[in-house]
Amino acid sequence: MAVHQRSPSNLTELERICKEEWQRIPKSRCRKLVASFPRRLMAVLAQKGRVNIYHRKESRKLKDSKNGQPNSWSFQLDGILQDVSQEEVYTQVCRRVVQGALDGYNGTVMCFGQTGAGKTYTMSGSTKSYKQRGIIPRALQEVFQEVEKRTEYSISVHMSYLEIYNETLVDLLSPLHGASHRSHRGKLVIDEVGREVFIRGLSLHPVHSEEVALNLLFEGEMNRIIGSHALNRNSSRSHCIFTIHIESRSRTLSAATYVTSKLNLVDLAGSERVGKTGSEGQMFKEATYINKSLSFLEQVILALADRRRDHVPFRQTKLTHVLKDSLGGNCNTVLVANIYGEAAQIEETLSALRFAHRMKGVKTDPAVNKHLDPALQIKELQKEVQMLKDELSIHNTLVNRPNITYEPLSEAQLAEINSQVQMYLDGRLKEINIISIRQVQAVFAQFKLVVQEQRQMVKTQLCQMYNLVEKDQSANTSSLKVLTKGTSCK
Ligand SMILES: Nc1ncnc2c1ncn2[C@@H]1O[C@H](COP(=O)(O)OP(=O)(O)OP(=O)(O)O)[C@@H](O)[C@H]1O
Repeated sequence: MAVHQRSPSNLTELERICKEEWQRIPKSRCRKLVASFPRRLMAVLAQKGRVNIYHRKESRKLKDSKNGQPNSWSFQLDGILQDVSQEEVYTQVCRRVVQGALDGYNGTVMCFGQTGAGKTYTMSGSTKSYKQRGIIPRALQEVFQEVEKRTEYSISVHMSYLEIYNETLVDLLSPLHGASHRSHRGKLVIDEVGREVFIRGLSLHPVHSEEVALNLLFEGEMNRIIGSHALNRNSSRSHCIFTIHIESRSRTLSAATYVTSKLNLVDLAGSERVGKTGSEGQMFKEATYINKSLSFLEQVILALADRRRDHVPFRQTKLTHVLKDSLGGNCNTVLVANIYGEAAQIEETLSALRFAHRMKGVKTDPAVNKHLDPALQIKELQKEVQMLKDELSIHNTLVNRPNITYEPLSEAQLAEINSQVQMYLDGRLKEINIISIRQVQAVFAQFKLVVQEQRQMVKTQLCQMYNLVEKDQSANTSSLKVLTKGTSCK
């Protein structure tokens, strides 16, 4: 869990204001004063992963609000990203997850927060400069750098880009171009196999270079639905999940075992108060869907964090169903809560921080996704058998037994063995010359056959005798009921 806060325009000036305004904040607690915002009403201070928020204006909506007194809230998180470069954000939030994905662990990085708080900026970045590129292009760059570095592995990379717009799944990289990919609705279905969630019908694109991957990413970004409102001129009206699918096979160890992983980079739509954003008509409808799905997401997180709950309502909305394995399953998951530092947004900021704090209580269970390819395994075993046969044949040549073969015995060889066994049993042959395991098995099989034939012969003879005695008996009335114990003529 990390918090990413938008930078104030003039930090030095704001720091000064903050220092003047917040005399009451105990200085020992403020290791670093990181931000303060206009109208001198709120300060956000970071201290070793703890976000402290101070707010002086009384508000009926805020709990613990006292007239003219600063209210304070404190949240312990795993990291705080304030006034840092996009590179630093990537390093702190995503690098470990990308490295894990290359080793076979599923990963999810997810941006959550109020509309306009900087989720898309964190995830995709700004096109204004290369330095401002976000987590997704940097993750792609790292994946392809690792593919180059890890020469002992054959790594294949695929990409998919899913949008959830008003509870409809849309393929942002659908081969159907233009508006027609939206009319292709209903074709995408959420499927579950074991603990894994798949989107049936979502196009999967093989990518061999960073350049191709970035082109596809931009194509998908162009297809996203964007709207404009009071808090954000380019507001995402949907949840977007960009997924990098990785498959890695060792070139040196067995190729029959391989690892796979999914790296989900999620830009959630922002929660919004329509009173603040002024959304109307279609935008109002979109805001309703967005807020509803985010509230279901919060319910799922609450249920996951509560160990006494045995039912988690993943299926209530498409968003939580799609993210099922990222939230409570086999996955390294990092949530970035994007917050404003402005007093006017304090309620939404507190709500995002509460969500982040709850998310800290959710335990996931990451494990390497190892698979076995049966066709390749058979091929490998065949190769090994051939190698062992070759070794045996060298060994036999060295010990002067060149004629031994280890192939299944032919009809002629089997007939020869049968005749040898017969001769051995008749006493015409002193011993049978054994040279291979297959021959030992054939000799035993022949012995077994002979024993079975003899048993059958004895039985038949006894039955014949029994029948004779019975006839005789009925003539003489003397009785002989049982001839041989366990022998039945029926
Ligand atoms: N840390 C930052 N540094 C510079 N600019 C930022 C930062 N965060 C956000 N911005 C800018 O603020 C504006 C809004 O950000 P963004 O679109 O990322 O918000 P959002 O949380 O994705 O909003 P929505 O939920 O409405 O889509 C954008 O113009 C973006 O470039």
